[in-house]
Amino acid sequence: MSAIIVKELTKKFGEFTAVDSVSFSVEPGELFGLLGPNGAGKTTIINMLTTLLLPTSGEAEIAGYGLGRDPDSIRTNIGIIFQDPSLDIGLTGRENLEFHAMMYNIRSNERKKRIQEVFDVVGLTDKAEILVENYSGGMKRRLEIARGLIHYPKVLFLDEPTLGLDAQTRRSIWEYIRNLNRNYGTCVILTTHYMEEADFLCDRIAIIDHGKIIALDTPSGLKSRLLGDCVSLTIEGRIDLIATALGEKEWVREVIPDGKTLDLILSDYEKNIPEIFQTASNLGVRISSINFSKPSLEDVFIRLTGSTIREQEGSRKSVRQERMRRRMLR
Ligand SMILES: Nc1ncnc2c1ncn2[C@@H]1O[C@H](COP(=O)(O)OP(=O)(O)OP(=O)(O)O)[C@@H](O)[C@H]1O
Repeated sequence: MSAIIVKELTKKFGEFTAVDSVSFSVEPGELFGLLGPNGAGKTTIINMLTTLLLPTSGEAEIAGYGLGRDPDSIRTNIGIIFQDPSLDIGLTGRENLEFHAMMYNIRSNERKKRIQEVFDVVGLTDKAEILVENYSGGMKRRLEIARGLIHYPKVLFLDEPTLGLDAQTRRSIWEYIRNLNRNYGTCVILTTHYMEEADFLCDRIAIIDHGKIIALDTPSGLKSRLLGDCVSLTIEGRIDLIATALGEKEWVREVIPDGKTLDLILSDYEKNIPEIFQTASNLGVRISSINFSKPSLEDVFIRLTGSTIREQEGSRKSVRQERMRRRMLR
């Protein structure tokens, strides 16, 4: 049985369609990522699947329970870690977990055992008695993850688990998420707009843009199915001439000029490199440097949407402002 089945899920806010007929399924034990720029619709999908928001149309089943039919059973079988911190900073780490475990009616003896267990998973055992207001950002995030695990959820939802954390802390959170997925076999659905995060953590990734899934596959499947090799040339001379000439070669799939740099996506890099130099020489254009790289998820995103995830986010600044306004109104 799949942990999650989503069929044509749609959410409209007035005339605006935030989630547009999204369908996917996630297997038990899978680490599944929803990747997309700010405002793509990731949080809205999570909010619907966690029963916090009613869909406009479509269906979903979470841990075997139908959305809209059995919200209480869904809630007892999932864990949620929101973007906005929701810990009580006036309590210690242990008190936060105690309180949460009591809300799930976990008995005293069992509670002690589980709290110790989840503290171990996130590496906070020695900080259990400290007030949360004295925790660092990364420690708070880890405590939230521990809290989300206390009732042994079948599915754990993580909305932007490392948002705003520094690179080192982000790495350590990634390790904890991986460990809990391995040790507990918990199915994890996470949203992120960090490409590296999705690439590192996820078994499969759905790339979301403007409320739609525009691609869904394993990280390596996405990269190899959509792209060839990436070659970046620094050009001295008429970049437009060489861009046009190389664009006509049947082994070149994409040509992306950017200032003095020309990025090529092509098949069979080793075989075709001499022809790149020959073409440049024929046109009187000098190639001053050449770099070869494996395709990244960022390249996949550019290929699919025509811009980088950051550019998309930039063009959706108003979305962020709207989100902040909504948060302030909460
Ligand atoms: N309650 C609401 N009322 C009106 N519009 C909303 C509401 N909630 C979300 N939206 C809009 O729906 C779209 C998707 O928002 P959502 O928060 O799901 O995006 P996201 O991909 O999670 O972005 P982020 O990475 O910033 O969390 C945005 O345009 C947002 O402004």
